[in-house]
Amino acid sequence: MNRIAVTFNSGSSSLKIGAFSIGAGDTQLLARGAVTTDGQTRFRYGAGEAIHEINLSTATEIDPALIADILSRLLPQGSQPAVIGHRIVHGGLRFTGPALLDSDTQALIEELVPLAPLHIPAALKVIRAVRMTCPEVPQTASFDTAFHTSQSSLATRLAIPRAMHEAGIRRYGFHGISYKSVSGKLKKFAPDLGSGRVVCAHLGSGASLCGMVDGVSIDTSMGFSALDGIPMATRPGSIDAGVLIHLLRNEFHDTDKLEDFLYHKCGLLGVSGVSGDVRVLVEDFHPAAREALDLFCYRIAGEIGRLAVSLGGVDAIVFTAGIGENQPEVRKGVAHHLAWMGLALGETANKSNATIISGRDSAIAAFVIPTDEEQVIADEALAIVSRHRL
Ligand SMILES: Nc1ncnc2c1ncn2[C@@H]1O[C@H](COP(=O)(O)OP(=O)(O)O)[C@@H](O)[C@H]1O
Ligand SMILES: CC(=O)OP(=O)(O)O
Ligand SMILES: [Mg+2]
Repeated sequence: MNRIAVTFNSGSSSLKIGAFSIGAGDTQLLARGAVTTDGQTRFRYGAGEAIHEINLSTATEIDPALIADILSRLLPQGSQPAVIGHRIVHGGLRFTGPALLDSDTQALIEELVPLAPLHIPAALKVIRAVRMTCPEVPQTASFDTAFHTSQSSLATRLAIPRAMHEAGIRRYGFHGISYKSVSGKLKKFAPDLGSGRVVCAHLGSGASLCGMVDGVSIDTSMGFSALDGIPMATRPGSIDAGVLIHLLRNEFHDTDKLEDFLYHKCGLLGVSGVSGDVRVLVEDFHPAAREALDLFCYRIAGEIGRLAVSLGGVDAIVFTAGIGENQPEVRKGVAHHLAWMGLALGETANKSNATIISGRDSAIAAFVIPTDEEQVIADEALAIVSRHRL
């Protein structure tokens, strides 16, 4: 029987799952699934034409029953995965690559919860539920931050006292699993550009940009936490520290309330007053919805300008993740602010989410490349179990 790797990607708006057959040194996709919650918790899964969607009875809780249900739907009857790999958003200073999830690793990850309070607890819930469901299956961790450990101290340093940097208060960067996936795909599709100066915009519920040279991370928009950088569905992105002092002193009087505000009430949702979901905003004619989208595009373009400085120019821009792959209006809005750089999108290509979306006369190439975080997590899981001979 096939040996199978299963992946869990705990994001801010979904839990994405992958099942891969393990070959000699690589993994091949068998099926994907995603648990999403918009009032009702749904599990959508399958491969090719055979996509199923069910409403889960277990409400929003990730528990062993839910994990067992998910595994039974994704795997051939009676089989168990050979390994289960997880996305962990923050690896702190400790994790510079994927790791086997033993009790020591898990304890170190638990210590990182304050650095990613929205994401790590969700991933830990899945890890614990998996351990209760199939305790003998090895689990591995792939870290979003690991991809950015190539960055210089100029890119990672905050302008605060040195001792704080040494203690770990510094810029880390996130969505590294996605950037690894997209830069690998670009190198295969367009090797010359893939080895050049590339800015990738990962635009999902959480969103960031990364400047790479030859697929190596040079600089990125997110820093110490997943709150930094561009506005997101419900997070503000970079915000004047004076605003935080003002809000803490005069509005919230409590760091937990301020944290909840910054992770859940700001960004596209806060500005529009309507929704944090771009699919809703593009259909809404309320001026505040328009303004939220305009601000999103303006800030993304501004970050591309900053990353152009970090890279000494830009050869290609790549859009990825839920919004980047599916929203022509956002890509058009970003390109509008970058016309001075010589970026010109082809209207038809952009509207149809084509792979190459730059026009013939564009000075900069532009692409839409779907991210495949699950494939990266599966490949890293396989590498770890091979290294540990499990
Ligand atoms: N088919 C689609 N068309 C337009 N926008 C989409 C589509 N799918 C997802 N999105 C947007 O992408 C966001 C989720 O992106 P995703 O990368 O899946 O996020 P995450 O991994 O953080 O859960 C949604 O909030 C929505 O705004
Ligand atoms: C780091 C981060 O923001 O992740 P996500 O996009 O899954 O929310
Ligand atoms: Mg994601």
